Amino acid sequence: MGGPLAAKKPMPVPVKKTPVTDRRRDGRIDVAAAIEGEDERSRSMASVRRARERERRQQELQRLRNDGVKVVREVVVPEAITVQELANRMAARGGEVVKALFRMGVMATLTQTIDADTAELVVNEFGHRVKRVSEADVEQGLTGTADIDTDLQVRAPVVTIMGHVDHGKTSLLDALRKTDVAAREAGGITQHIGAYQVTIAGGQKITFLDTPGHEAFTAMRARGASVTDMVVLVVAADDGVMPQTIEAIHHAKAANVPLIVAVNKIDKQGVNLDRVRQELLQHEIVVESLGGDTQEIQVSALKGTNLDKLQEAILLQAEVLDLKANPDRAAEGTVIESKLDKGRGPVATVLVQKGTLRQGDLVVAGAEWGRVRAMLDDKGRQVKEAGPSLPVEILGLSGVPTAGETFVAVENESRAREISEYRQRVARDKQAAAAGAARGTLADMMARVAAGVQKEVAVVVKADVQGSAEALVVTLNKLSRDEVKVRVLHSGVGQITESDIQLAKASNAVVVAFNVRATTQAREMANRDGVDIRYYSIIYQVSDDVQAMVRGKLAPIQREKFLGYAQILQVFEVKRLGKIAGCRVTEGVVRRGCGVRLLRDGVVIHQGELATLRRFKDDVKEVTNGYDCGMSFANYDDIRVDDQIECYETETVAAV
Ligand SMILES: Nc1nc2c(ncn2[C@@H]2O[C@H](COP(=O)(O)OP(=O)(O)OP(=O)(O)O)[C@@H](O)[C@H]2O)c(=O)[nH]1
Repeated sequence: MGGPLAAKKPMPVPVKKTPVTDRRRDGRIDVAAAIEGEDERSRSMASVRRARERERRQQELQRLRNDGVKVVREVVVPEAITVQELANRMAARGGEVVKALFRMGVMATLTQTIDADTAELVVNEFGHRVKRVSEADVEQGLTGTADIDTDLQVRAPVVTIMGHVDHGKTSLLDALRKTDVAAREAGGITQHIGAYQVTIAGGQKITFLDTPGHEAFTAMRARGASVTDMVVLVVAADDGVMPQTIEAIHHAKAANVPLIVAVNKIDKQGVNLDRVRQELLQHEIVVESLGGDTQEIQVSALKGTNLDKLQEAILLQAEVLDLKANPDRAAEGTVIESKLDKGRGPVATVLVQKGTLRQGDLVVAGAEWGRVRAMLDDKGRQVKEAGPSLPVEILGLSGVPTAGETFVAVENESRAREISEYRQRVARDKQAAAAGAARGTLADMMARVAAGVQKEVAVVVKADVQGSAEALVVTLNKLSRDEVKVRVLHSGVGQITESDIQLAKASNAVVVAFNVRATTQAREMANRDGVDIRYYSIIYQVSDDVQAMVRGKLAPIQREKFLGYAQILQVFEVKRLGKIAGCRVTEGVVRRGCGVRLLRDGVVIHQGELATLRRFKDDVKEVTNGYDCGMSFANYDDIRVDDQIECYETETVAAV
């Protein structure tokens, strides 16, 4: 019996596992010890379970990680960003970003800058959300337009005046400038900086872009239309709608900018306003009196009639447009004009469009950057800050930015450098792409154009001011025909340098020099390499010449032959003769009766004829290199020490 009973004893199974110590020597089991052993066993099993659970959780976490379940960030992407910075913003490793770029076919190191589009692809690849913002927003740490919009304040409208040649744009701009009550307080001294702001009697302000009016300056007008809020279309009442009026209408329409018609010269006898309205109607400009919504104001720029009404119309239009900007943020805007000034270095007129620009701010304008050393308004006054819609001239940039490019105030130098380097790279790439196509020599080119083989005339344009450079580019581009295109490889401001010649040589281009000269090295290089530099001071002559090239045949042309250079060492005042320049001939020869150009920093200040050429008190025929002489110009005497005089003769060159 004992056997079965014994079998029913509690815990038969654990007995087997009970350690020897749990057994009595007599072979019977100690129950207390067995219970104790049970506790220990269950404890160890629980810890195993816990360890297993821990492991399971860890595996799950890893699996989740591997599945990419992670924090989705909103990554702020500016116009340009370094790979490292992008990685930081995504909280990712730099190497991973480099790898991702590599997979996308972009070879970039951590310090290299990539554009916003590439950055956006990377951000998407990493599963984050992209937020594209402007530089200023990033620098201010702003995260969305909502933040920017909270502090919007009314800003002055920016107006461009357009119209046909001689319809009175300049007269109207001048007349409007005179209505400025602020200028009167400042003593009425105004300076041309490419734009000006008037404060009218009620204290309201209007900004006018002071763009030139000739047809060839279409580019300036087009650029004006892109920063401008509205266009005042000047139509002379006695002349009506003309080709450039139509062009202006097209520009305004293309830029989606509203128009106000200013019918000018109403002081003239027998003008027919209905005719003007009907002509405008033909171009889909329906003025209010014909039931349309385009305001029409009749003015006389000459007599100053109805200028107040025109200003009211502008302000009314501004109200409709609800023009606002936040002045409390880093400044952003557009370069209106730019030049290299002898005493002041690079000077740019900028129109602030958002935020407030302050003296001392770090700005990137185009590919140039620098700290704003000084700011001047259109009255020539120093200003410490400039808010939205105010045009100011800024000093302190590293170089001359291109008109029409944007500027932005940034927080630190490294950011400024980053944006500037990126923009330079983009510009270089563009230039290289443009230069990469055409090859050959000029004579070959002309022959090939004539034979119908060459399909392109390449040109490098250098001009004294940005406005002229742009105007030339537009003029030249217009000369393209179906069979032969005109391609402007490069356009810039300032003297012709060796790099311009290099570019022209590589692409078999002609260098068009508009009111500028070549440096000595560039001239030598051009002679050596057979690059043709053509000097001009009138736009239509450029277009005539290039048009002839497009036809593959240059008419016999008056070509200049360079004679020599003289440096002005002293300036004397002589009775009856006016100012005489005491010079030393520094290169070549100077001849009596030759053509002369007065150059200041490689820019042509005056072009004319030599009136007198003397050595000591005697009139002489010519003076050669190394000798001193006295020179005076016919009908011109704004000469200064250090100016250079270029002497040339004109000769007729046979057709190519
Ligand atoms: N009678 C009259 N003549 C005017 C008026 N406004 C301008 N003019 C004259 O028209 C001519 C051309 O005027 P501008 O102001 O130079 O014309 P513009 O459109 O700026 O010309 P470009 O700069 O050459 O395109 C000048 O002789 C002016 O004196 C006006 O209201 N009445």
